[in-house]
Amino acid sequence: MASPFLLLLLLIPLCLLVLFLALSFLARPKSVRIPIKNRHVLITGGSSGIGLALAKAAASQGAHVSILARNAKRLEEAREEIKLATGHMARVLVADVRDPQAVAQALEESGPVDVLVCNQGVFVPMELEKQDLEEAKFMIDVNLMGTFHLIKAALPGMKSRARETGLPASIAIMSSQAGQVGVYGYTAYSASKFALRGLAESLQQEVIAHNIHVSMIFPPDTATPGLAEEQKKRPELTTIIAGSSGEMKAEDVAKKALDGLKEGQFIIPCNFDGTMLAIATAGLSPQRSAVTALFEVLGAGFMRFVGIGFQWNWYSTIQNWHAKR
Ligand SMILES: NC(=O)C1=CN([C@@H]2O[C@H](COP(=O)(O)OP(=O)(O)OC[C@H]3O[C@@H](n4cnc5c(N)ncnc54)[C@H](OP(=O)(O)O)[C@@H]3O)[C@@H](O)[C@H]2O)C=CC1
Ligand SMILES: CCCCCCCCCCCCCCCC(=O)[C@@H](N)CO
Repeated sequence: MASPFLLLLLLIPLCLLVLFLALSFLARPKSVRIPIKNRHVLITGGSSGIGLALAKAAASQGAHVSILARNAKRLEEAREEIKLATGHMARVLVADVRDPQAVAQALEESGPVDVLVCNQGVFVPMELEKQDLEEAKFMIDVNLMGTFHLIKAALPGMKSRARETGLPASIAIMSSQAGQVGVYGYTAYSASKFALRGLAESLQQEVIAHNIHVSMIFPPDTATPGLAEEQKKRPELTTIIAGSSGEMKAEDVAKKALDGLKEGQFIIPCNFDGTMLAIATAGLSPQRSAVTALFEVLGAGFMRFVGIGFQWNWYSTIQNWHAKR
């Protein structure tokens, strides 16, 4: 006769199995694989940092790559770099994402897109009280409105292309860990990145019937020319709090992003802290993977506890910082 203790021990894996089966049945949208070989991948901000690393990674996997940015000279240099690294001649598109006409024209020039990566972004950290409102508006315009302009311009072509080829298309949006949690010195930047999540969650429901799949990427601090610029003027507390998640290389972020995009992951974390953050902030976001869903369901309470611990640490740091002054 088995002891009640043994029976209880058997019950745990059984419960997990039932939960997993339920999640496999429930998880939506359904899982998908998005090929990029021989497909048109357009990457904004593709002349520098994460965007350039993404362009190289996509080109090396056989994608036809277009890169879009403002500065024509830097775009040409990036094109040379991509050619040297992969042998692929990327198409170069000059446009400011803040200008909807310029964006529409660039997309006309490039032809229909299979994978749109809205990666362009600007970040000027500063306490709200000290920050010029023009600077805050600049971040909202480039990071948020720019993404609206890109999607508006690309969507009709993406829809018909997905219909004609029968292949799933993708819209990937570059957020930041500062788009999952507020960080001292990032009032405007965080606002622009959090806003992208509302856009992405709603958009996914609108485009799913057209076989278009939305992804969001959430990198920590990443070594790029943009970060080097930012670090010159970043408040000390911003650096400390952002340092809670380790810095990454642009190539590693690009690899995570591309792998996640090809699997149709809605939320793409880039490092271990990012995975914890994704579980802690899962909310009501779409989830294709039953395995990740299981971690989210089981981890919710505990990750909230860890999150409270992080806030304790950050508020203590802020308090000590003020006490020193
Ligand atoms: N580096 C980091 O620590 C992190 C970055 N991110 C996000 O990743 C993305 C890329 O960052 P990163 O590689 O560091 O940035 P970089 O500053 O190195 O590169 C930014 C790219 O965006 C382009 N760009 C900027 N403004 C516009 C505009 N108005 N219209 C069109 N293109 C524009 C730039 O080209 P040009 O100036 O010629 O227009 C450049 O190609 C951003 O969205 C950023 O918020 C997220 C988390 C961490
Ligand atoms: C519950 C578990 C928590 C896990 C750890 C959480 C750590 C959060 C750190 C936030 C870092 C924000 C970096 C923003 C980088 C960025 O976007 C700028 N460099 C501008 O480009």
